Amino acid sequence: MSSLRPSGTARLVADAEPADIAPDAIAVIDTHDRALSLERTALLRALEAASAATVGPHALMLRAGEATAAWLLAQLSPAAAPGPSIWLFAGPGNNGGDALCAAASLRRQGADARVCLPSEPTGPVGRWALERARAAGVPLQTLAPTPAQCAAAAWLVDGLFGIGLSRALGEPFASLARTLSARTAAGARVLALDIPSGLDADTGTIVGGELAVEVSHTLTFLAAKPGLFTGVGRDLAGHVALARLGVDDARIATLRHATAADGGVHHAAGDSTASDAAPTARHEAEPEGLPPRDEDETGHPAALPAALALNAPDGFAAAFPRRKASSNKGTFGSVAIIGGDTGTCGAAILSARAALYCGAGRVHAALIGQGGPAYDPPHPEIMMRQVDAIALDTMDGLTIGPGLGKSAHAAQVLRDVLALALPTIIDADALNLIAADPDLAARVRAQGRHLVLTPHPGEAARLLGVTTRDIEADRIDAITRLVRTYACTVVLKGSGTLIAAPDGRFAINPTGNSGLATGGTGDVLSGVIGAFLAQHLAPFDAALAATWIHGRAAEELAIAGVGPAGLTAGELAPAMRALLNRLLARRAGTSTMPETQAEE
Ligand SMILES: NC(=O)C1=CN([C@@H]2O[C@H](COP(=O)(O)OP(=O)(O)OC[C@H]3O[C@@H](n4cnc5c(N)ncnc54)[C@H](O)[C@@H]3O)[C@@H](O)[C@H]2O)[C@@H](O)CC1
Ligand SMILES: Nc1ncnc2c1ncn2[C@@H]1O[C@H](COP(=O)(O)OP(=O)(O)O)[C@@H](O)[C@H]1O
Ligand SMILES: [K+]
Repeated sequence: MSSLRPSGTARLVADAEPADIAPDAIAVIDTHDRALSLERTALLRALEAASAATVGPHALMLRAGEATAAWLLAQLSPAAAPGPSIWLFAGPGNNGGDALCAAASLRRQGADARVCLPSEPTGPVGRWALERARAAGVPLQTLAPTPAQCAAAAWLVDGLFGIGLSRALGEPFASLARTLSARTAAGARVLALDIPSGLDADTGTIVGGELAVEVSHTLTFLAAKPGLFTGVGRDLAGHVALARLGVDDARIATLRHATAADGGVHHAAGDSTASDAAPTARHEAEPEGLPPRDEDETGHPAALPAALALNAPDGFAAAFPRRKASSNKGTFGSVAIIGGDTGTCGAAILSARAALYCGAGRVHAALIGQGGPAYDPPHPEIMMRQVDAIALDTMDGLTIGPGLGKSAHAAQVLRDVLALALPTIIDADALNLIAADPDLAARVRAQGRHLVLTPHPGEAARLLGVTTRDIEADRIDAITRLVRTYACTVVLKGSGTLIAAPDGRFAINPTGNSGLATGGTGDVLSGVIGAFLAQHLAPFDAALAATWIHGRAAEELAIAGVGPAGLTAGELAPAMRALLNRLLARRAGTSTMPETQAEE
């Protein structure tokens, strides 16, 4: 086993000691059901620079280390004595510095913290952290712990790379990354510091496309990051907690303003401190067919989202109409689900049932095809007719797309619907029709403020004339382009569904699971958005509420054993109804549910 010799180059900094740290600077909050803001690398870099100028360059790293140590100690059973080991894997940059500070703190507090540090820290703050670890008596080694040591550890900690990773993980870090992921897959507890190494914090993709660490928990610093909640980020990051390190929202808001004014956040990301100045994998992998990232199809700079946030009930619950005793069915609006070509009327029925369960006053199924059923036997409440027999102009909200098909008749109905200028959600084949017809696309743009588009990545690719891979390579960039191109609220579906509006509001939905990866769940979502539009929610609010409730319903069903395997789309509607009513009761202060259920 080799060891690292003291370098003698670093010096302990007397004005940055744990005793100086206020408790709120190392407090950790859970990200569950909080409408937290999501910040990208350029802003985090600006924050780092601003903090370095005020509290000194070591203070944030020290806080990150103390927050990590406190969090880990809180997870360990106090009965376990002598404490089982905690192995921290430290990389060459400041993420490794965080791990070294955490190890020093753990050791000082009596825990058996050990560090694997394959190479010396490259920067002065990292070297300072190494000295702290040595001074605290932390055992350090360049080699990986043995499989037996890994298996015996209470926690493994991924402090290899954070937001400074500038190219694909190579050796020796790649092997360490595989070791950490294998332990996670085996059910061990593995904590990523800031982000799982290899994950792109801005996009939720893997830097270089191949290898990233998969962990059970992530403790992220300063602010939550979009890449933790969309794309492959959700799978890699596990349960995410946040340590703000004493930086408050007001400071972030001021910097966000300055960073945006400085030319947007995407391009400056990732490489500002990389001494080797390698281009980031994101920049190398610029997809063919898309205009350059900072321009849209018209050559204008792509408007980047003004404010990203996690989607949570606090952001939308107040938008629902009150259910007063004096309500009548007109109060909660009429919605028509337009679709159901011959052979695909099941999609329209699923969508209509979901609208019924989510509170619309009257639900119509407006079928395109011939020979459909006269009514839905389990739900005769749904008024089912040929589309031409329904007065669509009397509706409060419309859903068009489920099972619609791409016939000339379908295209004409879509054209007529757009002419009504009613609140409308456009899904499935209606999106494919728009992608194929510039005239329809122009009509969408003209009506944008009333509309919600709900593409899955394949439909999004058709709408932008690119490939599905291009969409998934940077989902935030893709939805930004969709919103600019079609001037309406867009829901880009998938794990970590994105919701964005033309005014710059932008959310990532953290609910949902693989149970939703089954036919018909998109039809359910479109029906519920239609129902919420009919209840007079604005398009963005309707999209936020529907995606959150849809995903949480799938999670609750999975807990009850109804999924993720074998969850059927039709089972979502009653679960969504229960969730909606809990939200409404909580808002009205009339909840009689047990606290654990009522506290969404
Ligand atoms: N941004 C902030 O304000 C804070 C940052 N902190 C930590 O610092 C991290 C960022 O630190 P750094 O900018 O040093 O970045 P990282 O620690 O992520 O690593 C960057 C270092 O690794 C090298 N590198 C990049 N890609 C590599 C690869 N594939 N193989 C080998 N070497 C590679 C770079 O040249 C650089 O030396 C954050 O993620 C966080 O953990 C914390 O200390 C708290 C505050
Ligand atoms: N792995 C997953 N995790 C979370 N949500 C998912 C996952 N897979 C699919 N979904 C969600 O399920 C729905 C599927 O919609 P869509 O692809 O249009 O299906 P369909 O056309 O069969 O109705 C979307 O809301 C999507 O976000
Ligand atoms: K990490």
